[in-house]
This record gives sequence, C-alpha cells and structure tokens, in this order.
Amino acid sequence: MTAIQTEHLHYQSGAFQLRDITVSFPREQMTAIVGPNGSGKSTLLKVITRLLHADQGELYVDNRKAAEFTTIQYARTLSMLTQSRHSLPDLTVRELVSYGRSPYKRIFDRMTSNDEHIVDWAMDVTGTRRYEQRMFHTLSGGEQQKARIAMALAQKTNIVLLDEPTTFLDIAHQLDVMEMLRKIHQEHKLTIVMVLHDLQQAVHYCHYLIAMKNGRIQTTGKPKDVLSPEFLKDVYQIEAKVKFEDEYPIIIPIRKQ
Ligand SMILES: Nc1ncnc2c1ncn2[C@@H]1O[C@H](COP(=O)(O)OP(=O)(O)OP(=O)(O)O)[C@@H](O)[C@H]1O
Repeated sequence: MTAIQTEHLHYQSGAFQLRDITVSFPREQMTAIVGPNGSGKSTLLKVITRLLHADQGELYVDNRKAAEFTTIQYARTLSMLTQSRHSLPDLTVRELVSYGRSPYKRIFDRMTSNDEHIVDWAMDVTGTRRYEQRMFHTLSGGEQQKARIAMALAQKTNIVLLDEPTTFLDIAHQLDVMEMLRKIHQEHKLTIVMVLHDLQQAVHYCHYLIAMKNGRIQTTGKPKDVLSPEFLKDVYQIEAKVKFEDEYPIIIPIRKQ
C-alpha cells in the first residue's frame, strides 16, 4: 500500500531539474529522503505538496491523482513542515499551532471546541503545551521545532512531510525529536516522510529510505539493506566503513591519504 506515488515526474527550475522521478512512499511508515546538498530533496517535497508544479509526470496521493484534489482536500490529506530558516509571525505557541486548523475553517470562522481539543492534543503529543502562552520567538530552537511539528499535526492529516526536522538542533534535541516522531507514528499510524541529513538517524529510525542524487532517485529500499560503503561512495563520493552496534548504524569515514 502506498501513500504517495510518483510516475516519471519532471520539474525544471533554472539549471536544476528533477528528472524521471518514479517512486513510492509506503503507507503508515517512516520514510527518509537523503542525498547530497542540492540533489533535489526539498524540491521533490515541494512538488509533492503542490507548492511547485511538475512539468511532466503523475503524482498520486492515496491512489488518487493529486490534481483531482481541491486545495482544501489536499491540505486535509497532507501537511508539510518546511525548513526552519523561514521566519514565522509573532505568535504565541498556541496561536501558531491553531494555524494548523486553517484547512477546516473559512476566513473569520472561530475555533470550535473540537479545534481546541485537537490543538491541545497536538501540543500534548509534542510536549509543547507547557509553553503554549509563550511567544514562539522566545523558545529555543528545539522547542520551536516541536511547536512547528505540533502545528503540522494539528492539521490532522494522515501524511506528514518534514523538511529537515532536526537541522540546527544539538544531538540531544535531534534524538528527542526523532523519538517523538517515532512515538507519534506508532500511536497514530501516520505516514511520515522526512528529509534528513544524518544518515545514521535515517537508517535507525526510518522503515524506508529514498536516496537522491543530481535530481534523480538513486536508490530506494530498506535502510539497513541500502546503507553500505558502496552506497556512500555512489551517492556521496566518500570512502567509509559501515558497521552496526546494538543495531545502531555507524559510519566511519576513511581518511584520504
Ligand atoms: N527558489 C529557487 N530558485 C532557484 N533555484 C533553486 C530554488 N530552490 C532550489 N533551487 C535549486 O535547486 C537545486 C535543488 O535544491 P533543493 O533545495 O531541492 O536541494 P536539497 O537536496 O533539498 O538540498 P539541501 O540538502 O542543501 O537542502 C539546487 O541547485 C538549488 O540551488
């Protein structure tokens, strides 16, 4: 069962192209998209969320052509956390998370008790409720990231896309966010797709791996099957050893002479 499927997608912007992207994202699984800087990971997420429009090819969500969804239907099916370098307006955490309810409301509609209940739930599962009245910009990077994830969850979609959810976080907060996502995934059976740069975390936490290079899909598969010295050479042009310790993947770069 697939949540998202693309067939021969092509997208061009300036000199960059997404080329012949045919790939499936398994339903109710955690999928990592990895690959070198500039390989097209964020662009692919944006095409999937319809922020960008492919020149050619087909995109299916829940086995239905994405183009057949209205904007509202799409926003109720799929939410996306963009990269955190984008600034957000001055809001309290609760106000920010409440924005996740927008696809269910017309302009000037008040929040219903059901909306408030969902906002409470999204803050509870992300551990952000204790600072719901704080201004978002006063939170630490890790707290901000959790609040942004809460906003995406408040959208109550079965598919959640996250673009680099752990970038700029220290190792403890990275692991905190990954554990939190794993728990949310297990409890709510969401389809989670993440762009990740930390390959070790991608392999450890995700059920499926999609590697991109130069605007193409280079490799897909079960993370532990995919990660190998050959994969690292092929995708990242690095020489490295791979081992597993207590099931956790470890990449050891080999120094160039
Ligand atoms: N708005 C834009 N205008 C022009 N070029 C862009 C724009 N956004 C992305 N690109 C280019 O498209 C290519 C792919 O970028 P993209 O952000 O999808 O890569 P990425 O794999 O997510 O990279 P990173 O890991 O560095 O975030 C890059 O060469 C980038 O410079």
